[in-house]
Amino acid sequence: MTATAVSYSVAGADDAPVVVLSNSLGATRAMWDPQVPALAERFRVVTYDTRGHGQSPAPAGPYALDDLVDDVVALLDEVGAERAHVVGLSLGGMTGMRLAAREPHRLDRLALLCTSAKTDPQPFLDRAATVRSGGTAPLAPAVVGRWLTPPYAAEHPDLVARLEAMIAGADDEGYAACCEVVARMDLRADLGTITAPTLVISGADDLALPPDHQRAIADGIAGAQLLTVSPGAHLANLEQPAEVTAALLAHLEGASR
Ligand SMILES: O=C(O)CC1=CCC(=O)O1
Repeated sequence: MTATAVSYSVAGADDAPVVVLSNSLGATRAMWDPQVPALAERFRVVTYDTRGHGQSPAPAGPYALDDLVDDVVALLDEVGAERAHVVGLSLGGMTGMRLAAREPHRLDRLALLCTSAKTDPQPFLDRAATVRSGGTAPLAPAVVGRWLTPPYAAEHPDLVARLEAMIAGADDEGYAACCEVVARMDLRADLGTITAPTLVISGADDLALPPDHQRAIADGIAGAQLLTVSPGAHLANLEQPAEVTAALLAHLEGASR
């Protein structure tokens, strides 16, 4: 399949090293809003909406994880970046891992947040079927219920509303096809081939992809560093913006703890 030209934004100096931020299932590039200003002081920050999400096209499915990687490679070409750092959360992390294994010459450093190398497929296949019959909006409250810890969500009702709107705004078929990507992907054999310096971040309270998924990734990638933030659920970058941003900066600047 040909790559999809995704919708993207750029922040930071034109001559700075490029970092690409890849969103989770159901989110848009706006999920990185807490990180972009600080990263843009040091990097040329490229955020994009994964196909089927936000302002990106939703080509007819099925999609494979390699299609999402093709989209990132085309995005790198589009912004004129021979190489880049890649930061991905959940589905974005899966895309990052596959890119690292398949296109190592395009990648400098890798940061993987709240992601997995292998999930239980059935819940994602069930979710794809649910979305195809009823759309994304009805499942938004339950998904956002796993993105933030309950106390944080209770204190941030405007954020909860914005996140639910993001999910409701995803293309139904695009979202369903991305659910099937998550269900079908198996990156366990790729982990040992990844040579990019890698930081893995877990949310201690992540019920969607609990910390044992990230421990398995960190154990599988030679030299990977593992950081667990607490409290923090699936979108740990939103709940712990200062700690996550500082860890990303340290890692991408080559001074990972
Ligand atoms: O949407 C969820 O429940 C969790 C998730 C899996 C892959 C992803 O991007 O989010």
